[in-house]
Amino acid sequence: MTDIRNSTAIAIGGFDGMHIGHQQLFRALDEKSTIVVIETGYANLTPKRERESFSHYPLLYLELNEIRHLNGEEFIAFLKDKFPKLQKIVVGYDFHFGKDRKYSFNNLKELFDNEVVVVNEVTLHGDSVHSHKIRAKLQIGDIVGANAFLGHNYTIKGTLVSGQGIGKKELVATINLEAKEYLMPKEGVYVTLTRIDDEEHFHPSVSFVGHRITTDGSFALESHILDGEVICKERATISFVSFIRENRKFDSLDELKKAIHKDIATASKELKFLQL
Ligand SMILES: Cc1cc2nc3c(=O)[nH]c(=O)nc-3n(C[C@H](O)[C@H](O)[C@H](O)COP(=O)(O)O)c2cc1C
Ligand SMILES: Nc1ncnc2c1ncn2[C@@H]1O[C@H](COP(=O)(O)OP(=O)(O)OP(=O)(O)O)[C@@H](O)[C@H]1O
Repeated sequence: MTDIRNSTAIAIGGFDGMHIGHQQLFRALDEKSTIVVIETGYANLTPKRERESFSHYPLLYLELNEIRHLNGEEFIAFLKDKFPKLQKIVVGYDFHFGKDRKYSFNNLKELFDNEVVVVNEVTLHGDSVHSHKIRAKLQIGDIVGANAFLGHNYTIKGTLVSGQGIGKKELVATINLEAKEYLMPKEGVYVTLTRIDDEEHFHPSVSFVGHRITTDGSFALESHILDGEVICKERATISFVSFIRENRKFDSLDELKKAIHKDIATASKELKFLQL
């Protein structure tokens, strides 16, 4: 196992989402490097240890409370203590630290006796890429925009829960999931890819996020697999591709069923197109 104390380079930040701005920092790292994650408690794009899925570098998690009181010198001393061989610190153009976020990369450059790499602002179509903007896009159902900022599909890992049991009998079979730590995209129906338990591949799927206002009104995150029957034992991963439509209250289960079949047709068409 890699001993992070041997790291010669580190990148520092919150890194929720591991988006294309964050990835630009990782490109400046060396072979023996660590990503230093400052945990604010708000990470909900890649909660807990999910950031690890998006980089091959080891991650060290620091609680914001552990470091927020440090001044510039103390912060550098803290880092040198964790990384005795440190030669390079990589941060972004808007990185701030310390009490009231009063220190910037300029202070790092003054105080660190080795290299400080400051990555320029990463933008997409003129728009600066940030985790809070990705959250805002997901909240309006702009999956395509969120995915472009992320550089990968927005992905939720959930644990299996039981549904109402109506799906399979009267509508279509779905895998119902619980994923409390994640930001839920806007309520509605999505083209998705779903991975079951520890399978290696993702199945084409259509997913519903929201309150089942046509039936029991409770919140659900559920996925219907398009390429055949599957058995899910414990967990599944939903990768969001695009938004199909808003959540709706239908007057009957029959009408909901018709709408679901239309959603299935839309998702099949889009995913087939993607597979070409
Ligand atoms: C593709 C798809 C679209 C859905 N759209 C809606 C909807 O617009 N409104 C709604 O109330 N429920 C919608 N649902 C959720 C159904 O109400 C839910 O699957 C049904 O209540 C069965 O739930 P169960 O799996 O817990 O048995 C949708 C489900 C799927 C799979
Ligand atoms: N668009 C970007 N271009 C260059 N560097 C970035 C960009 N976004 C973040 N960084 C850098 O990546 C590190 C992690 O930043 P942080 O976790 O605050 O990301 P963020 O996307 O700005 O989050 P938030 O939207 O919550 O402020 C910091 O060093 C930061 O300066």
